[in-house]
Amino acid sequence: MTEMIDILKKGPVVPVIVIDNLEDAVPLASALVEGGLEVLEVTLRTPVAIDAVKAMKAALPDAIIGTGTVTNMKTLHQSLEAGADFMVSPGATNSLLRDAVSEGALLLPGAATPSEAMHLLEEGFVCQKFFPAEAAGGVAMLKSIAGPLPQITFCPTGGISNTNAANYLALSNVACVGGTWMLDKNLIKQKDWSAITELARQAKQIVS
Ligand SMILES: O=C(O)C(=O)C[C@H](O)[C@H](O)COP(=O)(O)O
Repeated sequence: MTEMIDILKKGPVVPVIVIDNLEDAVPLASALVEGGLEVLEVTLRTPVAIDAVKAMKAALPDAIIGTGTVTNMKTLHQSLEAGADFMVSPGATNSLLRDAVSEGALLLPGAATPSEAMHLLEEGFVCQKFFPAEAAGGVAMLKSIAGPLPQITFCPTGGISNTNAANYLALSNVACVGGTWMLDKNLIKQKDWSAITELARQAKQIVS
């Protein structure tokens, strides 16, 4: 069975996608995969998001497609029905954590403090999203958490870009980073998919 850690390591840069137009879903995902980013997160913030996940899964069977903004059981179940490979939450509630476990869903719950991280650990979640990364203390905060809680692996997200991604990825407790910096809104509007592939390639280069 695939574990959350395997997905994070495969990233290790995860585009956090917001799909406004369903027709953009497959070309955008294909452009990112072509640029070397094969783990994608589609946020459930728009009405077409679930259909976008289904379309991406059908068109790109080898890509790992997850859902983001999974904040409750309803969106967790919608994600599972759509065939999402993993689910990401900006935070966590007890009911969401326990539902994920009982459904066998691969959930990456969010934490921003040592207490939140310890609570997730207690519920069995060793992989966590560190959100909002830059606002919550960034690299210095994660480095401090690695001292007492080295068993947690994080995917920091929020305020990450080409300029600071490498600093996060160099930390012992970081397996991947998430972000929107390679998803230039104007390029998506213009449907300039080759330019998106180039941005994905640049993002991938940070880690290679
Ligand atoms: O939708 C969610 O579930 C989130 O947690 C929010 C995302 O992680 C941020 O939108 C990342 O955005 P940037 O700071 O632009 O990289």
